[in-house]
Amino acid sequence: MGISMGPNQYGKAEVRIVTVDRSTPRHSIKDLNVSSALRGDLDAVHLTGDNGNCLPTDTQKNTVYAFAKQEPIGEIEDFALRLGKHFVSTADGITGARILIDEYNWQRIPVEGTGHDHSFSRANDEKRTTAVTIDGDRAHVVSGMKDLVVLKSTGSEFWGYPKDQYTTLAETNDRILATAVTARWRYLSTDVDWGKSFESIRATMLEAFATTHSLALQQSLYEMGKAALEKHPELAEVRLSLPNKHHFLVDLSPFGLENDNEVFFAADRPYGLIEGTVRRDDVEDAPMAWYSLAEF
Ligand SMILES: O=c1[nH]c(=O)c2[nH]c(=O)[nH]c2[nH]1
Repeated sequence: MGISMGPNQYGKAEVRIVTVDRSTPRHSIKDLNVSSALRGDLDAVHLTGDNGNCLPTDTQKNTVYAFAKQEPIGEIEDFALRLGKHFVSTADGITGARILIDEYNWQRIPVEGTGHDHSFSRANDEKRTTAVTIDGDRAHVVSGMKDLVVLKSTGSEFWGYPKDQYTTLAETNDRILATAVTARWRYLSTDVDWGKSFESIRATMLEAFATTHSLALQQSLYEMGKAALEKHPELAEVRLSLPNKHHFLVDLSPFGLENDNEVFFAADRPYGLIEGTVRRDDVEDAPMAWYSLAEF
């Protein structure tokens, strides 16, 4: 029975880096979580511990810091592309790289109506994300967002589902629909205005969430992905992961009170988890694995 080394990658996970642009008194900051992973001719390090092709993860971390100093970070996609291309060109035997970046959402603190020059607040948990894959001389970009929490106080129903001996859920034609949107979209090329594309896709998906009269969170998922694809020819597909943040009607009858869809208990777990891909029929499947090996 033969045994061999299967797919592998290695790198530095979660390099937390904050940069301050001090070129004017009106500072701007970037707050990122960067993970790199390299692939290539790495059989020897696994089979015999020969580190000849193994660019240390410590060097990968240092490269993130040095690159941040040498040139403005810019859009996370551009920073990830620069890093990935560098790793593939700097070390013999490294032929591929995967750079993941999450960007935290800082905003200026308003003071007397305008944003302060050097004071910021982190508005919420929302993150902008990118996953860049370098495969030889090809580059692929999958960007997205994580943990964008949204809620509709009406315009959501759920009924008509199969019932068996374990069903207790009551059908409803008016419920709260809430979720934390995690979305990833795959670009067809790297010739993209990343910031503009991100803002528009985000706004488009939010608008679809708001305006879809939802008969199921699954339907909202599809409408959100479809709206993004219709408006953005630069996208091949959109993947969404939507936890159903259940809001249960509180029984106020013990107190002789009616509850006309006004008082809810917000449960944090368990939650439904609705996930899916919305794609264009006329494009090929992703030419690379989308995520780190640990995901999916
Ligand atoms: O939008 C929903 N989709 C489901 O699949 C589901 N299942 C459930 O219990 N509630 C809901 N809501």
